[in-house]
Amino acid sequence: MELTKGLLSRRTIHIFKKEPVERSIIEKAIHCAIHAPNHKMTEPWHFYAITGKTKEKLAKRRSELKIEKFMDKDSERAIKAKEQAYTFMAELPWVIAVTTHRYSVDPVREKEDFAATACAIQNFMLAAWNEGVGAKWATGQLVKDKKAREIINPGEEEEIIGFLFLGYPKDIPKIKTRKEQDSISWLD
Ligand SMILES: Cc1cc2nc3c(=O)[nH]c(=O)nc-3n(C[C@H](O)[C@H](O)[C@H](O)COP(=O)(O)O)c2cc1C
Repeated sequence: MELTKGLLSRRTIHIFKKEPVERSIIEKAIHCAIHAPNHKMTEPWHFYAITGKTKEKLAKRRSELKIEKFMDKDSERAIKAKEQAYTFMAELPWVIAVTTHRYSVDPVREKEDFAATACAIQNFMLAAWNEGVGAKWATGQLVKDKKAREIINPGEEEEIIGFLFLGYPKDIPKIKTRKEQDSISWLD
């Protein structure tokens, strides 16, 4: 896929097919991800490619977090939402947790590293998209959750900055138009 065509057609995918995604596609996407720009070659990112039993554990935790939001946890609505939260993740071919290295003694470097990891995530999503694989970059409760962190077990200085839900898209949302005029000032 031509580069600009790929990046303009990429969409955040919310509904995925159950169809498996080959590990080689994940490897290729990570290879592209780690070629993102990063100041002083700190390579601050780490990708946890999650499938199988670990994904199941994470899906279970996701469903527990979902039900915590309900006042009446025994209501039909709450139970259904809990089940859906589990099933959605359990049926995904892959979940990728992305961490960035925290370097809190130097706030400038910490910001730069965060920016570099965000670039790496975009590279990852575009490389996957090139293979027809869609992704959703999700933040939310799971990112900060202690129990989810225990399941993934990243290093002490790693911060989880997102989960990428991954699979072949069942539906590709329409483009959300951007405010082009407001995004640029030409200085001559
Ligand atoms: C840092 C970051 C966090 C995001 N978190 C979520 C999320 O938790 N849930 C979600 O549905 N989308 C999330 N998104 C995706 C955005 O909602 C999406 O990129 C935006 O609506 C534009 O749509 P597009 O990606 O299809 O162009 C996130 C995107 C970024 C960059």
